[in-house]
Amino acid sequence: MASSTSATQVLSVTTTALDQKPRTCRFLVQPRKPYFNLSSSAKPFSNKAPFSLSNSNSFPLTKELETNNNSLTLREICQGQVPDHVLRRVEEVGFVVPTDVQREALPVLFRGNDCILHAQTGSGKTLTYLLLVYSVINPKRSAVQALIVVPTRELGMQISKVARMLAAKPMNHEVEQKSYTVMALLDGGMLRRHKSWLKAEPPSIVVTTVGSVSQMLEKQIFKLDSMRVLVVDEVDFLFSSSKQVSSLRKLLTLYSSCNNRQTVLASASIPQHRRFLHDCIQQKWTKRDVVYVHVNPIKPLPPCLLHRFVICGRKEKHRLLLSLLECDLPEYGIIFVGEQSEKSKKAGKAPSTTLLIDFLKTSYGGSIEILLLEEDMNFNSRAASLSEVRQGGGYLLVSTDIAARGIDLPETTHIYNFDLPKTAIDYLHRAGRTCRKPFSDKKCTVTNIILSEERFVLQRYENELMFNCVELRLEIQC
Ligand SMILES: Nc1ncnc2c1ncn2[C@@H]1O[C@H](COP(=O)(O)OP(=O)(O)OP(=O)(O)O)[C@@H](O)[C@H]1O
Repeated sequence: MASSTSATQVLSVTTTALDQKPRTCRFLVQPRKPYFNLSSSAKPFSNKAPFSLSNSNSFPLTKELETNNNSLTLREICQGQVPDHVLRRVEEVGFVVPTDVQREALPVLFRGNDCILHAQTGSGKTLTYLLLVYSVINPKRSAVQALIVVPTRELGMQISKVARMLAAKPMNHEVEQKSYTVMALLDGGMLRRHKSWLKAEPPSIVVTTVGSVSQMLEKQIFKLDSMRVLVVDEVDFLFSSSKQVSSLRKLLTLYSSCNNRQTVLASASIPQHRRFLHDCIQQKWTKRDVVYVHVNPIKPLPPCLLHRFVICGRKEKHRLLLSLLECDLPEYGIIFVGEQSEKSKKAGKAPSTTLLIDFLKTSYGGSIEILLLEEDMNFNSRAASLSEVRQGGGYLLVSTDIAARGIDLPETTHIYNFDLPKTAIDYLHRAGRTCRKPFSDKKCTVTNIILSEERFVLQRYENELMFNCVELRLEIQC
């Protein structure tokens, strides 16, 4: 049961889980003054580049973006660039009106500019760069013409699926069309089989992880010469990953010597973007005419998100989460848990994910589907978890940050940060697993379960990402 007063909202729930003693938890939602004024000059990310681009460069770094195409449909923006059968597929799956990033970036991309795509989570960056890919590749050429680099196998599978879906024959399509082939060359895949495939009949599009593509390049199984487009998705994540950064740099440098190249670097977060842009040009990872498309810079998070927090003691976290779940009754929710530390692994302790999932399964007694996704699972179990989640019918997914980047589960309405993310950027990507229906204003929530000493950390995230978090005060009545 939930009720509200004008100043303070009260959420109540009666729970009988675990100890079987009925108890009522009341969450008092306390409005608080925002920490900042959106109209102030506050910027989402630090711009502390050690130089100013306009002073130190003569490069034409930014271009006037088209402003007169506000009422155009996706078809009108793509007409004459993207093959008609792809546009028909785009419409068949329901993409008719462009999102902001599509409206702003597609004309720039179709002109052949390199592009840094910086737009909110769930804003449709994938379709943006895939439409570019379909505008430049030629299915009659037997060569890899587009490479899409991603940080995880899961994201790679998802993007391959969208790329294949767009390449499929539209309904009632009479003209015989040579089809585009899409290869998912991902960690944990059958590299030997991919090797033969790449040699015998190169696919037009390869979606890959950095490690897998580096192996293929080292063994000279395929070359970059024939490639028209290189997309790096979640580019800031890859640059901050100690395991992947050097291979990514090598790939970008190798591609920089190719003729007829176009590079797209995408993410919902590009910290210190001026410096990043400068580095890209200096290192020749992009051409000098690169355009930085930054959509909605004053709102780094989706506006239909409601942020809440509850303070509790370390030992109360499990029970508190259960009370919140029983109060919210989320049909589709993700619970983010911090990764187990090396120290805890060495001590032979069970990871928090396992403890939490066991607790929830016992509490719910099998009445709802609770799934797990974490790095330590093998690739098949990870794929099985995600495909079960995608089958619909409601889920609670307990996950580490592996699900925080790029994963598109559009039905998700509730995020619970059982452990606070380590950085504001991690917060942004976790929160961005909700609000993924571009034209819906359905409210979604992010709830942070924090210890009192973590309050200032959350406040820092609020300031950095310009959102306001309301406190839920818990009253347990036995
Ligand atoms: N023009 C459109 N109309 C309706 N839905 C769209 C449109 N473009 C994309 N979408 C949908 O929006 C959702 C989010 O898109 P996408 O996964 O590309 O987001 P993103 O910008 O890459 O987010 P993230 O930064 O989290 O990876 C997807 O479910 C996609 O199908």
